[in-house]
Amino acid sequence: MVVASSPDIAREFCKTHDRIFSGRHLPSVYHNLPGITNSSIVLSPDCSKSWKLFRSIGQTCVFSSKAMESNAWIRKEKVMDLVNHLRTNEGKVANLEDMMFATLANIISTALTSRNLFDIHGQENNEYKAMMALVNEELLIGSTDSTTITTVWLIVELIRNQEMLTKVHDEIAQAIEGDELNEILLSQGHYFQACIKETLRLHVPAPMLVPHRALETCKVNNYVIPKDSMVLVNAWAIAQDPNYWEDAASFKPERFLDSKIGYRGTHFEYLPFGTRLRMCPGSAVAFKNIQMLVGSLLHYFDWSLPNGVDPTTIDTNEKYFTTLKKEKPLLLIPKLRKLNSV
Ligand code: HEM
Repeated sequence: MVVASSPDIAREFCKTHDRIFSGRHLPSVYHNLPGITNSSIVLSPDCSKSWKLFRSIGQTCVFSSKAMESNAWIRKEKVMDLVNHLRTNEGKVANLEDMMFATLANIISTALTSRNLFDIHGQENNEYKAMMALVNEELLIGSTDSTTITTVWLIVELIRNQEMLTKVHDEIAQAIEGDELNEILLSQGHYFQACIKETLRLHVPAPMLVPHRALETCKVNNYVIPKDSMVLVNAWAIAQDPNYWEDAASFKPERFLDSKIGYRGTHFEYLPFGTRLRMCPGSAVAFKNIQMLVGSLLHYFDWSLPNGVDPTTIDTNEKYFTTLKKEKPLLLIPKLRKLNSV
């Protein structure tokens, strides 16, 4: 096993030798299950024909800007389902993590399944069949899990930093059109965007990305990496590297305000979604979903901790098991905010 723990070494594996290290290292249980690995993007052992097909179907239905635009109504509807549920349960303790997970899973599953199974001539829609295969663990559970982790930490960081929360509220207020949150206007809120990026830096949901595999023997920095080695990119250590990040252990969204560093994997000091060939194809979807979901929860409600606990003392312990999440569930009490139009 090889671990890349600095931006320079990550660049060697993921850029200089991108193709060679684009294999997926799978737990042995999958080795005799070609049916599963051939109908998956994330579990595909290499960048095979079926991997390309699934990525392009995902691109058409979910990941592309066009798909995200046409799925905007789904985001709005599912988020408002949650807002309305919380409205009727105002003042009661809510397990926000579970509710956000359900909402995000509903957004993805509806985006994937709200299509015709047959075309008008009675032919089976093969693209749909292939897409149904995608409605499996990776798109529903895997992707929803990482997105939920980020929404949880974003809310935690904001409710314990009143000044930052006020800035985000101000930006959200600028994105209200009629009595609704407009997601195009919301995406123009630089501070809120910076908060999401900083959350993904300080709380990298997949600290080691997903294990890669060497497709052939290769020399990297004078070390011979044998074929089939497992290669991990320690995105967590990279995001904490003091050579690149000042006061790395603190939540400081301001660091992203005048920075060119984006989340698309072009800056090797910041790789929450990986980079290059096996990079997460859902990064933009995740960003949009987080923005809409957390933006709405902050716009419609004030949040407090049960038993009057001071938000600055909220528990921030983490637990690691392939993903890094908040150890204890996020339990908060919603109180409707006084809004002119609600
Ligand atoms: C904050 C949310 C998310 C984070 C942090 C995240 C992160 C990641 C990471 C680190 C990888 C592995 C990259 C590598 O192997 O180098 C990955 C792969 C993947 N992600 Fe995401 N992801 C998120 C949300 C999503 C969403 C919303 C979707 C789908 C709508 C998605 C779909 C996928 C797929 C299909 C792969 C496999 C790519 C491949 O193996 O070619 N992810 N993600």
